[in-house]
Amino acid sequence: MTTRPPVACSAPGKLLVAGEYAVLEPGQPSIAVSVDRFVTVEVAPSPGGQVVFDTDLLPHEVPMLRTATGLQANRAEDTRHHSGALAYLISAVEVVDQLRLHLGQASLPLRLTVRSTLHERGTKIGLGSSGAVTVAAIAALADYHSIPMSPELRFRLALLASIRVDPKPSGADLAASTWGGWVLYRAPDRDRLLCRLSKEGVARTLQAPWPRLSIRPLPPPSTLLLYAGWSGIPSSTSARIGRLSSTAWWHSAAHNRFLKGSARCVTAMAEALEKDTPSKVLAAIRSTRRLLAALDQDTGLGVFTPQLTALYSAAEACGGAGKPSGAGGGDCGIALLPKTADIRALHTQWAAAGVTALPLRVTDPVHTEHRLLRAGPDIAQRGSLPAPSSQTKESSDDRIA
Ligand SMILES: Nc1ncnc2c1ncn2[C@@H]1O[C@H](COP(=O)(O)OP(=O)(O)O)[C@@H](O)[C@H]1O
Ligand SMILES: C[C@@](O)(CCOP(=O)(O)OP(=O)(O)O)CC(=O)O
Repeated sequence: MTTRPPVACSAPGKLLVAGEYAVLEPGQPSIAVSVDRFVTVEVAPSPGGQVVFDTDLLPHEVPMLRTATGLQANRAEDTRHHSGALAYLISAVEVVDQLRLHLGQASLPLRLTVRSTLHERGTKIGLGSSGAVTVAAIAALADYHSIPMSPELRFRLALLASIRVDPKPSGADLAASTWGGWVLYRAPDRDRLLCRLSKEGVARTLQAPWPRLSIRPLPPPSTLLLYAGWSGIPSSTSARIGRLSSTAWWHSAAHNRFLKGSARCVTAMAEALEKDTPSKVLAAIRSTRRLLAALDQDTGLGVFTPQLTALYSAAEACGGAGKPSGAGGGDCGIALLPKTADIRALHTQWAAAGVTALPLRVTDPVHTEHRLLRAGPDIAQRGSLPAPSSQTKESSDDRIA
């Protein structure tokens, strides 16, 4: 049996700067950034011929067997991990297995070891751990099987693995974790992808057009710094999206107005970043926050908690702007402040309101790329899997990096 040297890949967590909830709609813009907390996945040979998972989310290893329908736990008590702690890892192994079969490669016994710094004292903080673990696992598995991939193919594979677990999330976290830095992201239609995936399989779905998907790197602001604060309360994004999509608001004209307003804020922010106009970046953060507050009022979703309100008020008092990052209701928020601002004052006000300042920095795109994968020829050059068609140009200036 072939054994290969272990491969380890890391992917960063993310914060959502603008466009949350609206980005769930295919083609709606959002801005996300990657941060310097990582999930690392090591793929190594497994002596027993099985697929063994060792993650810091579980106190013990979980061995699984490959079957015709996918991975199956050896022990009955481990089956619950399929929809819990191991859901994204299992899905990543299964989609890479399908691709490997398409490429005519034999199956390899695997051991996946996962270590993460995206939790705070064991609690989820909303830095996109599911996205980072999926991106890191796909990168490590592809590398281990010597399937070289462009960032776009890696992203696509990670999104397929992710929607098999839950098609609701937009994939903005996967885009930030894959490209790193500041990223302007528009999602494809995940329900359609899931449908195609079940009919046509991984390889064909990877190569098909993915309308509305668009990813574009943005320059960081040169005179503003991004800070993150943790509300101390974990929040389930999936549950919140589920609640929102079952409200009357979701099917109303107000939803359409929200989408238009959000697109205006995100576009204004992207333009302000590209022109490096800090006052306009801050103004766009404030407009995004007001839009979220209106959504909260219209739907009773509970986006703004007392901690998240205090977080942005302190940012304003210190000469910047702030907002919740992502779905809200807990997790974390962001503040953008001029480099000259008094950060100690911000942290003092946050501490008084029960907000924990997270010592994070935005990672830059090159750093992420180096951590993720060694350079190699695109999988398309191997002749067996053409590059994805370049339908992703929504407008003349949108492109996949
Ligand atoms: N260290 C890890 N090892 C394995 N899976 C992980 C790890 N961290 C996160 N995950 C996966 O992501 C899920 C959490 O996703 P989610 O609740 O959306 O949190 P987040 O907001 O951080 O993405 C976990 O149940 C697990 O399936
Ligand atoms: C609501 C959203 O648009 C943004 C959610 O961002 P979060 O940061 O809340 O996500 P998690 O990483 O799962 O905590 C949903 C989405 O885009 O999928």
